[in-house]
Amino acid sequence: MKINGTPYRSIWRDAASDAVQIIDQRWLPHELRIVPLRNLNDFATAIRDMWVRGAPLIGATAAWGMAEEMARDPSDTNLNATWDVLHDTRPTAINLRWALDAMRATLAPLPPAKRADAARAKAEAICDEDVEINRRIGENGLALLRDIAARKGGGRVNVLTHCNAGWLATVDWGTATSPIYHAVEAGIDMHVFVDETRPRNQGALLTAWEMNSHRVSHDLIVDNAGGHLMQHGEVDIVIVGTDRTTARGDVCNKIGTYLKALAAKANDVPFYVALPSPTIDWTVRDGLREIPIEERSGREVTHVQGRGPDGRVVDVQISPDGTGARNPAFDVTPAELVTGLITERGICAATPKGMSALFPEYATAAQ
Ligand SMILES: CSC[C@H]1O[C@H](OP(=O)(O)O)[C@H](O)[C@@H]1O
Repeated sequence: MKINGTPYRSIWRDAASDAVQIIDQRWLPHELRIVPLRNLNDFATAIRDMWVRGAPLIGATAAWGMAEEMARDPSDTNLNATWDVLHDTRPTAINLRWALDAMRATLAPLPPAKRADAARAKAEAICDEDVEINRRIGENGLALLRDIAARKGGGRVNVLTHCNAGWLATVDWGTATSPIYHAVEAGIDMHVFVDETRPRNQGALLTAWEMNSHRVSHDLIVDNAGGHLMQHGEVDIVIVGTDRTTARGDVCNKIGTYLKALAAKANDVPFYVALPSPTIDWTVRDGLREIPIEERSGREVTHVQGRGPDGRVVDVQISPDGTGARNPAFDVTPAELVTGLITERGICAATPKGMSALFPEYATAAQ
């Protein structure tokens, strides 16, 4: 996507610096910091400490981390050790394991001398595939938004989204935001309610920044306002991302998604999940019992980051000294609360039958 007219991806290999570069998302929206990742510790830290975040982008970053390691030491031992280090950075987004498995499947059969070039090519291919998948999700989701606009006689389509499933959560386009970007480009009158998404505020810091950058009409709202807006008919559709969706259609996503799905169900608001196929975990059926939920530091709850009066980005404590905090980073929305899944192959019901119709190669897993 563009930043002040210049096209960007969220991660790329820069020939001039001979390094992988990322947008360090910890400083947005107040500062655009582009930093190189030069060694395995850089890549692992960038994922674990959320310099980059978002399921597809986490996978892409791990793929580049593997590629950089293969250029340093292409041995079997290092291939497997790198897989372990990067896999252990964050537990929930399945794209991390998907990308690492794709890299190892490409590299393991090769003689070590051929692995560095093959790894870079595969990492680049994973990034390019993500961009194309998300573009198609945008095209498929656009049809939903067109239908709503038509039903409203060309009136404004109001979308609520949670967290950041934007281009910053992927290599480009985003997942939940891709239909929105496509709709704006198609001339549909769009408005987005952006959940701030406590405690890391990916909505307030990142999605709002994306909407501003692309001149998409939007309002930032507190997480607790979504149900009220739905009760008053102000939300036409909810579109969220996912970090892992099971073979049965249970959707794991940022904490608070489940509550939005409950409010949508109670108010007959369509609740859709933008779902790139690498985010489907076909080995898991019961999301509530089988998906590991990342528990992050309580400090993310007791402190909040923002721009101080002097323009510097600072952390401030919002709770009393000595107050502890729980910080589950994700929750699971049962499939029965999901209206549909917007994938790169089309839109389907969040059911084994719906998913296997679009992904027949996984039909047995989806039974
Ligand atoms: C397109 S996946 C985005 C997904 O990832 C986010 O989690 P995090 O920011 O902790 O990596 C959130 O769950 C988004 O929906």
